[in-house]
Amino acid sequence: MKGIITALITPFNEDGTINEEGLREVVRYNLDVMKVNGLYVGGSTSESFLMDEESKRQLFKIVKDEIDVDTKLIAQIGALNIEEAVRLGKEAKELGYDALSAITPYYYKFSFQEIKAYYKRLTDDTDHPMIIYSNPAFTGAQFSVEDYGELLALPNVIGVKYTDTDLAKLGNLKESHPEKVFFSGADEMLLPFAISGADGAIGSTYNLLGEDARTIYEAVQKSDLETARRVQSHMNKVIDFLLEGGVYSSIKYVFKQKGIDAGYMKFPFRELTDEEKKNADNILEIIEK
Ligand SMILES: CC(=O)N[C@@H]([C@@H](O)[C@H](O)[C@H](O)CO)[C@@H](O)CC(=O)C(=O)O
Repeated sequence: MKGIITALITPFNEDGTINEEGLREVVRYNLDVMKVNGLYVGGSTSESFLMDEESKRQLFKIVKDEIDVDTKLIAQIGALNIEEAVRLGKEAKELGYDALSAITPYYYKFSFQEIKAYYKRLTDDTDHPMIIYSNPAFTGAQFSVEDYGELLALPNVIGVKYTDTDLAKLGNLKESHPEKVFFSGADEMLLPFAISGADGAIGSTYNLLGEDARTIYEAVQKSDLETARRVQSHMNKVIDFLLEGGVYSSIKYVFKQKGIDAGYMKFPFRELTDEEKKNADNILEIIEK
């Protein structure tokens, strides 16, 4: 499991239910236009931490049903409630998802041993490949190389979605665990991540910039750093604009500009203001440059 994996957005209706038609269009765009190597479903970008269990189940089903090309599917089933996470993990496995992923349990300041016990139970009960979703900035859970080593030693754990900026640690991890996969979680830093040994990247902006991301990743594999630097610089200009109004709502707005109904945000996330929409109008132009 390598390469560029889009963290899929979830189009919602105004009442907070999933906009199925819009979701299918967004999946198609990722498969047919961005041609990414995989989809990461139910992560931060999917706004899944705002969704109830039934909606997450529906999300996994619709995305899987829309897949008709060879692409990797990862279901982010992490939830504070372990029983819910296990139920969703078993169902995603049944649906044919290639791997599961789970955010480190958050809000309460869990010890490392408690976090390890969480993944041990989740991976034992689901018995399916698991990618640890590590996002220290959002969860407060920070791991040493040794801590990561203990998590990676758990049966079924195949790798880490490394949403951290410590590239020295990433390089150290890849060197100590060459058989595991490590994915970049910061799209702005895809180039340095790829150089530091990341096996690929999982990110929100790949919904719109997946082609650029593939160019960067493939250029690094061929040591063509000139191309990689040029394209990363272009990508980051677009990402700066996307971040202005909020990356998820900006992505949905740009999709709408392309004629794809990417729906609403999930409450309490707000929609773009008129001012932010005006700024976002530049994005389409820059993307297509
Ligand atoms: C917090 C967040 O959304 N981070 C994004 C990045 O792709 C991020 O949006 C991007 O680097 C722009 O800052 C991903 O790491 C999140 C992700 O992959 C997910 O949806 O789970």
